[in-house]
Amino acid sequence: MQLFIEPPSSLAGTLKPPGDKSISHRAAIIGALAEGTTVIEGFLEGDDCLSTLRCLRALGVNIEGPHRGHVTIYGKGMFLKEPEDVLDAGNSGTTMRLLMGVLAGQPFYSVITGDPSLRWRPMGRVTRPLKTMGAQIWGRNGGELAPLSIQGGNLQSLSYTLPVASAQVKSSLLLAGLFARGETIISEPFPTRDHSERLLKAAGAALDVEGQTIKISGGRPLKPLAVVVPGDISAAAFFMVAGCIHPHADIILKNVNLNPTRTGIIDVLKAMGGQITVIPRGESSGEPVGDIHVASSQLHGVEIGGALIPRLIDEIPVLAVAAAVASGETLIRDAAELRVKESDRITLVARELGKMGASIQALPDGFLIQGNRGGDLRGAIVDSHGDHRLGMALAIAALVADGPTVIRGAECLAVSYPQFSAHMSILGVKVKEE
Ligand SMILES: O=C(O)C1=C[C@@H](OP(=O)(O)O)[C@@H](O)[C@H](O)C1
Ligand SMILES: C=C(OP(=O)(O)O)C(=O)O
Repeated sequence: MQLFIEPPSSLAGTLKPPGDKSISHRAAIIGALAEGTTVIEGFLEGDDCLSTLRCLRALGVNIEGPHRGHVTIYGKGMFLKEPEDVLDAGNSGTTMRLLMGVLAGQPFYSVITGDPSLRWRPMGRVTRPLKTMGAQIWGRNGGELAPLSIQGGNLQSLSYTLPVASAQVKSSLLLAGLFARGETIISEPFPTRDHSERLLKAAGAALDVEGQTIKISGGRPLKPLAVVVPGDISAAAFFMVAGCIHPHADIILKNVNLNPTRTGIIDVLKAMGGQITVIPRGESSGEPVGDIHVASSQLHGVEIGGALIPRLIDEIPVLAVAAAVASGETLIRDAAELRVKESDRITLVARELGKMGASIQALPDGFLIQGNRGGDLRGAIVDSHGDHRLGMALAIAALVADGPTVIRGAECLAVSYPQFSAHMSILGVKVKEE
């Protein structure tokens, strides 16, 4: 499928972004392990979270839904059923890495794989520490690449400092820690999204957080949850950037998750001169939420790196679009992780935005971008390369191009934001799926 987008003369309206992807995965997995019935509202019906539900069903978990974001999970307690076939995590790194932590604790044999993109993403970062805890794991390239097979059970606790700031690795090891004898201690080099910690605590896990160190003790049963998933700031980010860069824009984004481990994109767009106002609206299932008002802005370049990067890692492709039309230079460093996402996001963001006339240089760990001072990009034929965030970033660039843009391979947008084209239309964009 391809998207055909015409740049609109104005961009205005109110949107409710879809449920948070990270929280949807975690609520389903923790619900599956709980004793009793977990009810989830606002579950993201994107392909990635559907992959998590498919794998949990294959592990014997009875699940109803999703129906309009409503999911009921009949928890099996800590021990699931040996799957009869290979588990398929699709395009979802979160599904594979978090489930590896659960499978490490199960006294049975399982195999997990994914689509061609996922089969090339690094898994040694979870398989190595899980093997240290006692799981037996085999995979291509010495356990580095899926398909991965795993014989779990009998785990020992672990004391481990993450070599990369990764919420997926942290969460995988915390889930494995639920099954280990004694206390598992995980330290992270920079704070990463803490949704697992919040949900595990709510489910009654013996978990303590001290700064960047998390301790979890195994052997305690989990209680079921009632989760209302807040809107995904990583989805909202596309329209935050759209509102800032379009000369006639006024957009309200409702009910967005404002967890401080995720709000780097708001901080950076504001530092670039973005007209962004946040209206806090209390909490949703232990996560801060609010509405975000975005209006046309005169953006200027910034330098970012370090501890900020994990707080906006998935937003960097669309941030590159903002930088491409800002005034001055933007330097993004310390983001080499982008090379091992659904695609090599450094090479491909630079290549595809380059086709639209952006002046963007790929660096080993980021980008150097010369903004065009609010000038038009060029409408072009570009490709998502099967990467949802790249596809949507290009669609946002198309809103300030001098002619129509065609985005090839647009079916992948459903991985995290199935309503993306519909939301573009609500704002007044002429967008056709062909
Ligand atoms: O834990 C999560 O839900 C996620 C963590 C991040 O990945 P890493 O942990 O690999 O940085 C992020 O890029 C991904 O979209 C979702
Ligand atoms: C990297 C992403 O997801 P995952 O790692 O779960 O595939 C993403 O959604 O941008």
